[in-house]
Amino acid sequence: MSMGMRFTVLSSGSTGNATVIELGGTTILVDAGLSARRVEELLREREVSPEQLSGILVTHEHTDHIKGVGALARKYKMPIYANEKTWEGMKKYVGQIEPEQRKILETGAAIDFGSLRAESFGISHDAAEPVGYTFDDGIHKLSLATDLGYMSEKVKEAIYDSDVLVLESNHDIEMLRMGRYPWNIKRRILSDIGHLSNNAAGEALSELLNGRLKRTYLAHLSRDHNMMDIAKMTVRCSMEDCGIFFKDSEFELRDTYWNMPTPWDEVGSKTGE
Ligand SMILES: O=c1ccn([C@@H]2O[C@H](COP(=O)(O)O)[C@@H](O)[C@H]2O)c(=O)[nH]1
Repeated sequence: MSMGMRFTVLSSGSTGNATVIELGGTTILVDAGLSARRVEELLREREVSPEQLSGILVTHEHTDHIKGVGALARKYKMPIYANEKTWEGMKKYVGQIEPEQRKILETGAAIDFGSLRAESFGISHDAAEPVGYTFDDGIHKLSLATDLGYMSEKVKEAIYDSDVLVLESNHDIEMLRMGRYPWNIKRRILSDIGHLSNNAAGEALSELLNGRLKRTYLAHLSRDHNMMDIAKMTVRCSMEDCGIFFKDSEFELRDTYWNMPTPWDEVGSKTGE
C-alpha cells in the first residue's frame, strides 16, 4: 500500500488524455478525454475503481480532455472541477451535470483534497481558459503541463520546484512541416496557442532542471509527427544546446502512451518505484 503521492498517466495524446493522482484515500482524475468505458478500462488496468474517484479536474474543453467527463459524472456522481470559462466551453459536450457536482475552481486557486493540494495555473492554448495543475502533498510536488503553445515565465514559476513533471513534447518541427496536416492546422500547432515541440520542451526543461526535478514524462506526443525516441533525443540535444547536461542516474526522460497507462510513479521516490 502506497503512503506517498503517486500517479499514472492513463493515456496521453490527441486521441485522449487522462491522469490519476492518488494520495492515501484520495484519488483524483485529471481530464477524461476518452469514452467513459475506455477510462473505466484504463483505471481497471491500474486497479483503480471509478467509485474511488474524489473528482475530475478539467484542464480545458477540447474533446481529447473531456470526452468522458459527462458520462462519468452522471454514472459515479463525482464532482467536476473547472474554471468558469471552461465550464461555459464544455457545457454543450458534457450534457446535464447536477448543480452540486459543478465545482468552479478559478485559475490560480488551490483546493485541498485531504492532504493532497491541487493548484491550477494558466497556460497558452486555443481554448477558453486552459490550465495545468500542480499537486503537492506538503513535501513533494508533481506538475502536469500539456497543451501549451509556449512555456511562459508564469508557467515556469508555477512548476519550478517539482519533483516530477509531465510535460508536453508534441511534435518534431520538421516532421510536422513535412507532414500531411493542412497548413492552417500546422500553423495552429506551431503557434503560441498550439502545442509544445520537442525543441521547446527541451529549452523549457533546461531552465527547470534545478536538482529537485528527478524525472519528466514526455506527453501528448503526436502519432503523426513524433516518435518517443526522437522526442527524447531532441529534448536532450536541445537541453545540451542550452548548456545543460545530465546523467540518466540524476534525471530521466520517461515515456507516456496513447494506448496504455504508465506504471504507477511514487513522486517522492528517486526512481518512482
Ligand atoms: O486532422 C487533424 C489532426 C490534428 N488536429 C489537432 O492538431 C493537434 C496536434 O495533433 P496530433 O495528433 O498531436 O498531431 C491537436 O490539437 C489535434 O486536435 C487537428 O485539428 N486536425
